[in-house]
Amino acid sequence: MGSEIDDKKRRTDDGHHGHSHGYSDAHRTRSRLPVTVLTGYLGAGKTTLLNYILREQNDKKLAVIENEIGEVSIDDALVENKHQDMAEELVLLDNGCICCTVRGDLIQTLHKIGAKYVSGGAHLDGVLIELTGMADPAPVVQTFIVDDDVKRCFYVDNVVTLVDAKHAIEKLDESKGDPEKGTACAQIAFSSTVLLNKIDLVDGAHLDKVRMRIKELNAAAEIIPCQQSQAPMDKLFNVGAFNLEKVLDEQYMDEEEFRRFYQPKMDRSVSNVGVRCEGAVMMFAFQRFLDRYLSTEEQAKDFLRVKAVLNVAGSQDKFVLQCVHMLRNQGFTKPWAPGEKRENRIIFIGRAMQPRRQELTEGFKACLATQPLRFPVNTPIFAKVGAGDNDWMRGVVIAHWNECNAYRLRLEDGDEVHAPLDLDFFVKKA
Ligand SMILES: Nc1nc2c(ncn2[C@@H]2O[C@H](COP(=O)(O)OP(=O)(O)OP(=O)(O)O)[C@@H](O)[C@H]2O)c(=O)[nH]1
Repeated sequence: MGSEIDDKKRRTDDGHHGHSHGYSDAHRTRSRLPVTVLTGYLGAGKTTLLNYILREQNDKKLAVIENEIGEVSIDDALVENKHQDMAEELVLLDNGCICCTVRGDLIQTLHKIGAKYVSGGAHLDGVLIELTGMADPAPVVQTFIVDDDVKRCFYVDNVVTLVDAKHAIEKLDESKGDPEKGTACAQIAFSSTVLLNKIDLVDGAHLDKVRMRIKELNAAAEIIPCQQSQAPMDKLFNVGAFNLEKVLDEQYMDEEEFRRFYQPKMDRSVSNVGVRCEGAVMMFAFQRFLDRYLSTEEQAKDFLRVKAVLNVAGSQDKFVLQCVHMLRNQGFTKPWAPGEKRENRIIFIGRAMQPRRQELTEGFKACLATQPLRFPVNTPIFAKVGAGDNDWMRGVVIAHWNECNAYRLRLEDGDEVHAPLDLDFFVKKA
């Protein structure tokens, strides 16, 4: 690795490969549409940023190209006030990764946008492209210098890389010096702006370490510490921040080499397992299922990202889960629409997911309420009220699936309690 870089540097220093200045020349960018590329590792905050930009820039007309990969598509349901409503155009490329398999689709999409808005005269202020967490942004940048039609209509205005302050060092350590796992490094190396996000999760000393690691990879990018991906708009959009020459310089590469020989850094050890099924999820069982994988740092190491939209027994609202390793963000969002299929969708993204496919699929399905509850309302029961063998109290069932618990029970002393699952462990026949 080191010698390859040294060799490239030597050739650059010798002047055998001069840089082309054409692409980054400001005068050529004026009549073209600015493109902001949003990149960053899984769960770093890209979608949060996309929504933020769209909210803040609501006086602008922006086209959004979103790339999602995974056996089960979830992102469309993940965010409240979904940005579809706000974007002028939204194109989802979900057939593979934009930096390799669907690069042709990206070019086609850009041609269409170019034809409609640039040549066709309709108004558009810019394009936002959100990459998947596993994508290397370099091939996307390449598209804007290699394809003549694309080049005529668009220019890369800013490559914004989201970095998760809590998990970045671990990701960069894994990524360093390994071309197969080089994604996290490439995302920073190719950026013009780095949003050092999630600063609420780390202390100042840790933040300084992450900042140093970013600088080692890219001394030219501006680093902006932030929370919830919120950075000043004048640093993000329509700023003319991206300069290919500078980026390539940092990597001892010249444009010709970049155009012709750049190999995308794809972390092929990351895969995903998705489950899609109908039925009502028992909340208590589901949380215990997640605990099996996400309750310690060690267990959660392989689980880079878990996302789900679920139909939970006892609720009329969608339940949305977003995890980045151990960190769980979850809660009920909006109600299921009348007539909408209440389908559960969950995706596990990480390392060694394939050997866990059966276990994850069966484990998730075991959280579904497949049997009717044993005790009708008003049935007298014994409820478990403590940890001891004899800690049972008489009571009566007063409701089913109450606050996501199987039963609400009224005890003989007048108190009311929940039995989370319909098991003899919690509630039994009187
Ligand atoms: N604590 C904390 N959480 C944040 C912050 N910014 C975003 N998040 C949460 O991090 C999770 C991932 O955020 P997303 O914006 O979906 O990340 P992403 O990069 O789009 O994720 P992928 O598309 O799966 O790669 C969500 O649960 C966010 O609410 C932050 O500043 N602090």
